[in-house]
Amino acid sequence: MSPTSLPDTGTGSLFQPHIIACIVGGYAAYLFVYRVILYPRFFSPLRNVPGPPLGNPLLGHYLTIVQEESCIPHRNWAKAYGPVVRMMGILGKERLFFLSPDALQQIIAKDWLEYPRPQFMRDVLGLVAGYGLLTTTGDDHKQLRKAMNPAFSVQNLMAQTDMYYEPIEGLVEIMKTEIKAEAIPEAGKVFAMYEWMGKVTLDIICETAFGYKTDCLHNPHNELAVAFEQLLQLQSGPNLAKLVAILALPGATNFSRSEFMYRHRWVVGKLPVMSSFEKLVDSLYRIRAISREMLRSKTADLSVAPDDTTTKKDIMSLLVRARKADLDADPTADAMSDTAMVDQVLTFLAAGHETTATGLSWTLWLLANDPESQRRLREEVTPIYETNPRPDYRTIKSLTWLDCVVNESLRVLPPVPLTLRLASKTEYVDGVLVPEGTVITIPIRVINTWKEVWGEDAEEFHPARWLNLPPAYNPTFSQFSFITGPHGCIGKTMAISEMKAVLVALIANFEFAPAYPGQVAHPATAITMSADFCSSTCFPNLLVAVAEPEDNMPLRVTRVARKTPV
Ligand code: HEM
Repeated sequence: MSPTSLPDTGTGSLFQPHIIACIVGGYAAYLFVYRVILYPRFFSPLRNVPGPPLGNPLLGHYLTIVQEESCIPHRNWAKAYGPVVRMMGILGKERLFFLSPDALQQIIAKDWLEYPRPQFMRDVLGLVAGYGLLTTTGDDHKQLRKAMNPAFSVQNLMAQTDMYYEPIEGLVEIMKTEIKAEAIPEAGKVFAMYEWMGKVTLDIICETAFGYKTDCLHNPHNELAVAFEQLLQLQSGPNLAKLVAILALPGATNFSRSEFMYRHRWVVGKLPVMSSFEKLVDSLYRIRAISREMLRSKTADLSVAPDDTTTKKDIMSLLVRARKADLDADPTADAMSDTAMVDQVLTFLAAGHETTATGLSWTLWLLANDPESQRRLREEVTPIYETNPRPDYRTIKSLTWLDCVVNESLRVLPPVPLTLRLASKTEYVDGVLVPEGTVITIPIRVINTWKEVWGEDAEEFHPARWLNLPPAYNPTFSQFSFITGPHGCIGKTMAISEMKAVLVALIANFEFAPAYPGQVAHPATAITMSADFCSSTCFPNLLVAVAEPEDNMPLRVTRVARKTPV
């Protein structure tokens, strides 16, 4: 027999393309059938945890979650299945949520190091909001938080309160002027309140974080405001979905921050699918460039204005001063770099602007639909405003009904309705063995409106309930809008006093009503960050949603007849 006619022994033939394709395909099919169909149904340790039927094998409950109003599916599931619920993510990935204070305490506070924010969430947050408190964990986070805490001390907030008033007065004047220009001024005017709340809170946060006057209330073309606006527009559904898919590529988040990427962004933008990526790179570059310039001028300023009582109280100035003090004491100290400092301030800008604007818009909406609560608030704030249209921190804090209104609004319609954590080790939570790698949803809106705590009217807006709290109320876990623990919102006190200062001026000057009869408002599922880990691949999924009003919240605003002009 010639060598060419030897029978095939089989070893070489395994590497033929069609056999390789069969093996790979077979393995993929096995993985698919096992991971997506069999595992969650028959093998998962979570298979007996109550929850809705497993749903679509490919998408799980993803579509239900993103198509409905934020956190409403979770609320319905909690009503049907109780305080521990299993849901399905994409491709058979299981998710859990817990409502009991003990479980939340374990995940968010006691064992917080074992339940960090998922990595992809941190990557995207880092890109958009800077690598700072939102992205670090463990010792790095502890150190950073320690460095940032003085900027959010009550003492500093008291000093900052005055910075709110220029933008607030600007807003009041604009609204008065526009109402006056109407054909029938007495009938008032419809304002897109979310848009105006966005402007006033951007002006305030830029002033308090950077000591920088954007004045986007009067100047919508301000460079920082325009760049920020562009960045926010990218957070809407289709744009975000594209961005998440692009940013999920390995190295994409770092690459998009690079000078090379900025210079060549127009090339990338030529691809239709990449246009939002080009805008992202562009707006981030511009925001960072402005921030660096501000830092540079502040660092130069320090040499001439070192005295704490006369110097600026904005967060960046505080950080620059703290760094200088550290370096003066020990020139070899490991001080924060310029890039790190810019990142911290950007974090505050990103985390503090839209959230506060959303909280204010929902409060005005709820008051517009509850004329009696609005009247009572006006009765409380008007004498304060007439005595001093710039009330200080303590005066604002002492207003009881205002406190009830703000607490109740943030409870019923929390600006951040949910967030996520990842179990980094297998551990029991509330009697459930949670496997390592499970994504845990923290459904803030469900926790805030849990009937077991708040009673049958838990989902309704009744500010008076804060005057007589229910017996099951837990001060840490029953109103979870800022969560708690080491990752709890560092800007909580600032956000509340800012909201209150804006409300005092608005309610003392104007009456708010729905824009048209039968108006219904929907919190959009405006996904701020989105992704889920599935083995080594990322899939779009819900991470942190800011529940902003879908339609910019039109409200009819009329002037309040005033006895004493202010
Ligand atoms: C009504 C307004 C606000 C609401 C409802 C809110 C809510 C939240 C929530 C729920 C978290 C936790 C997110 C998570 O762990 O996944 C958080 C974290 C954070 N917030 Fe706020 N926030 C508001 C305003 C602000 C303001 C004004 C600032 C700063 C100026 C701010 C800065 C931050 C920062 C830096 C974090 C990360 C904290 C950490 O991980 O150490 N927030 N916020």
